[in-house]
Amino acid sequence: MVKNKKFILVKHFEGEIDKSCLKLEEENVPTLKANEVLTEALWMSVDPYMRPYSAHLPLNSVMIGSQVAKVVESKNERFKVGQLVLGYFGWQTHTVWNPSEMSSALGNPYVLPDFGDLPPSLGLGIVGMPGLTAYFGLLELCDPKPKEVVVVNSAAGAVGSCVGQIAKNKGCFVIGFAGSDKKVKWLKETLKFDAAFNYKTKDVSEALKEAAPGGVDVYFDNVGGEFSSSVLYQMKDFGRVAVCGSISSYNADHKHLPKATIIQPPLIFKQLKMEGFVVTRWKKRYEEGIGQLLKWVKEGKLVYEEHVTEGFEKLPDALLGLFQGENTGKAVVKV
Ligand SMILES: NC(=O)C1=CN([C@@H]2O[C@H](COP(=O)(O)OP(=O)(O)OC[C@H]3O[C@@H](n4cnc5c(N)ncnc54)[C@H](OP(=O)(O)O)[C@@H]3O)[C@@H](O)[C@H]2O)C=CC1
Ligand SMILES: CCCCCCCCC/C=C/C=O
Repeated sequence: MVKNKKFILVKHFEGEIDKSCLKLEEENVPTLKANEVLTEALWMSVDPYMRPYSAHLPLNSVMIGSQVAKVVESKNERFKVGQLVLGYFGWQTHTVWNPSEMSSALGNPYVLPDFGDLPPSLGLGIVGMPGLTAYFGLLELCDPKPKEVVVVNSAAGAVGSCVGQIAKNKGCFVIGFAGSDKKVKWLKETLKFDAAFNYKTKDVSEALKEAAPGGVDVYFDNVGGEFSSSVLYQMKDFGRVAVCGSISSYNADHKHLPKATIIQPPLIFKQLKMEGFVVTRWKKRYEEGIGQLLKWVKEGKLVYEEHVTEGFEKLPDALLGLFQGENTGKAVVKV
């Protein structure tokens, strides 16, 4: 009998990720019925959204998340044994699913395109949801033009590293912020960012005055809070701001959110355009985005890094690691 290992959310997180909120369980995998598919997880994703989104997950549900999985049995002609599939199947090793009954809110499970020699785990990162977030968020909301100054934070992470590289490829002057000197070195030396700073040791406003004395045209925000107030006060007239993430506040109690300097003055007097988004807005264009991102990776125009944690049981540690800045590039778990 095939066994499924799964992590159940037994308590909602309060404050930092607490591993005791997740309980490992095992169960028998049921026999397939007509039209069903059985997949086995190979790679699992850990993402910051899991912290805010899990607050709405009913207790005792399988923890939310995406995975690259292999079809091991199929009674559905659309999915063949051996194919690699990207799906939001949650934190479990084996999933029995009916393609016609899946929720399409996040985008339906799909067969990965041919990655050639590239690892299939990229389907969770630069050629997956984080890459799509960078691609659509930057290009659709910020319309970066050559020579414009683009600022991105959490810049050495999955989304940020892709944003900075797409902006560089568009001919922009790119400034990244990250939380360690090692990450800053990677941004400058490997990803060829024009400037990069460790926000833990360098004041953000001072850094921008040095690197962009004329101001910032585009701000791709992954962090929020006071960091963002500092950047907004350094924007040029008609600057564009994509509000992608607010990781600095995800562990905060929503009744007592941290205070930050008000942002209305620069929004008004610099006539800024600021827009929040969720990547699923473009789910009908995922195929286009994935095709473009994969092409750029194959051409060497997008460089990737992965932070790999070994073992399904280590998923909670890997999730916690995101909030401790452990990862350079995309954090994934090898099952
Ligand atoms: N709107 C959308 O559709 C989407 C939004 N996102 C958002 O994009 C952002 C980046 O996600 P992703 O690339 O997957 O994750 P990352 O790979 O960037 O990993 C998270 C990183 O966040 C940084 N970080 C953690 N805590 C803090 C903090 N308190 N203050 C500042 N930085 C912190 C750490 O880097 P460091 O060492 O630099 O501090 C850490 O490595 C997140 O805010 C996420 O919610 C992601 C996907 C879709
Ligand atoms: C129930 C699973 C939720 C999956 C959400 C996937 C879209 C990511 C949007 C991210 C927003 C902020 O990080």
